[in-house]
Amino acid sequence: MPKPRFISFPDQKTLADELAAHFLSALQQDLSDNELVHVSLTGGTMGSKILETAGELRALKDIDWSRVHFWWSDERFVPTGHEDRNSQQAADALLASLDIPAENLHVIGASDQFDTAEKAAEAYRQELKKFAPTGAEYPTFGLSLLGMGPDGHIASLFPHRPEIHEEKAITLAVHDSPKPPPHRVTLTRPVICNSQQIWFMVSGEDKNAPLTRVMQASSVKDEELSADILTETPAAGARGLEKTIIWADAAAQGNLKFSAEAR
Ligand SMILES: O=C1O[C@H](COP(=O)(O)O)[C@@H](O)[C@H](O)[C@H]1O
Repeated sequence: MPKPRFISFPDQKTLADELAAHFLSALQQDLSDNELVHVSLTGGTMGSKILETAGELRALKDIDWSRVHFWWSDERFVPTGHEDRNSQQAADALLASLDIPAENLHVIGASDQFDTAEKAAEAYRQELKKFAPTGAEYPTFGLSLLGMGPDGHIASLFPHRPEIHEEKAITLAVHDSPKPPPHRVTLTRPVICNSQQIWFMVSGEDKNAPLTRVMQASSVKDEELSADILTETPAAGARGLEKTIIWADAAAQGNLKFSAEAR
């Protein structure tokens, strides 16, 4: 896997505008090469912002949404329709307005549908399996959008917890999450990393500390990413098969030096 690249933008709006446009053109490109495209979405501030911004672009109408499948790298285990649900935020920001078949939205089960987060995690695992290539357990995502918490978490893989080190399970239930709500379901790191491209959307001063650690870890080869690095900064462990791009605004970048690079 190639090492992550870092690209900066002057402010959050420019980041959202450019990333939303890149998101739609990456989808177009993927659809011209593949019959179906699997996209993994995230929650959090930028997760919704990008989708909302994409919703205003004309290129939206050029996409054949019937060939796009949306998944989530994590979900908050609260009732259907709850404002904390990542899938609800994505629906409000964009998905509800798209002409996309309901069966293309692979929403992680809610607390009014399953007694426990473990059962929702198992149902999600089975859903992933249905869309996996022969012999595999889950699909390859063309693109995974990821946010990063101020503590360096991605999806519901939090620092100093066992979940980030999980190598076998495909989905996990998470309890006592350090960030509310406490009960969640998450993909594990190997599944997240099974993405052609991973894009991090990083905005705000509070992301400077984890971004610094992700940058420090970016020179470490995949096979040398230590348990210490992962436990301190789970985001450092998310690397795509073809590309990992960290798109950050100036507030998140702070004094970090990114090499000048064309977008
Ligand atoms: O709880 C979560 O947080 C992260 C990041 O959120 P942000 O608001 O700090 O950008 C998000 O990526 C994840 O999917 C979500 O469940």
